[in-house]
Amino acid sequence: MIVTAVAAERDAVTRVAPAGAPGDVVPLPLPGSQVLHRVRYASAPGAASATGAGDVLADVLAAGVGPAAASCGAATALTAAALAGAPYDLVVSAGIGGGIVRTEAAVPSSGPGPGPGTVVVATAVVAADLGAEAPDGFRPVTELGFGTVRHLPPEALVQAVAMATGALTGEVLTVSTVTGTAERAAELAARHPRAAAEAMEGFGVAEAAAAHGVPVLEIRAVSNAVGPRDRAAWRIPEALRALTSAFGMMVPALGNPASWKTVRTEDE
Ligand SMILES: O=C(O)c1cccc(C(=O)CC[C@H]2O[C@@H](n3cnc4c(=O)[nH]cnc43)[C@H](O)[C@@H]2O)c1
Repeated sequence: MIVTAVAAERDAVTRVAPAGAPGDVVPLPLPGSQVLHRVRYASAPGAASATGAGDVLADVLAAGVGPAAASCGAATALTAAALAGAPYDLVVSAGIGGGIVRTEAAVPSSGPGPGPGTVVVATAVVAADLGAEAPDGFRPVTELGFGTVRHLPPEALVQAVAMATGALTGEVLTVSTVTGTAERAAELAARHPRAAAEAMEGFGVAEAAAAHGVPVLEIRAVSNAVGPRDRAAWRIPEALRALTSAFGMMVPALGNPASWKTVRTEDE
């Protein structure tokens, strides 16, 4: 299953499947008001196989903006699939995101730093603002004795997808408020030296996936730089094109679900 925030992101990831034929997107209503879009990704880029062997079926959901909407949508779809006797093998949080521009923050597989159109695959899905403010700084919920603030996608899968797509790898932060000042950007970067991108849904999707014992992956195509707010500078069409291209390349790299099974979580 693939969870995006908005319909434009959902359509960007379904555009390549199968071979771009929109009529092959099957709508599947979930309990409540949301609708999954079921698509079949060809096993080789641009080539729909005659038999369908090796193709990957995916349900894609535009669940809304922010971690709560993402978690709610993902959990509903995961539960519906489990009750139907067809649980998902993998949950992917996908969409556009802000790039944290700092060269040591990410390990490039190829290409430049996380500028517009760069794709980032998360090595960790991190809740960056889940905690408490204190006079001496921010404390994550884990320091308060609660829950987790990190989910770790299967490492082999992260590397395989990054290789196949030419993406950067790095931590992806989940925030409820888009960073809009240089001060906040610097604070987040200092707290998360391995962060490559920021978005608003990954941790919510990862919490739902973990509750169902399903591995998670997060993929973000950079639309803007994290820093002082300048919405006019967001390169959304370029980011959506990069997302489409990444999904076209990553599906053959997914390999055998048996190799994804390790669900690791780690406290900060
Ligand atoms: O207006 C449009 O056409 C359009 C098309 C696709 C997506 C959008 C959004 O506004 C999506 C919001 C979504 O983007 C993520 N995002 C992007 N940049 C950042 C950022 O710097 N910090 C945090 N989140 C970011 C986020 O996941 C939102 O859900 C519009």
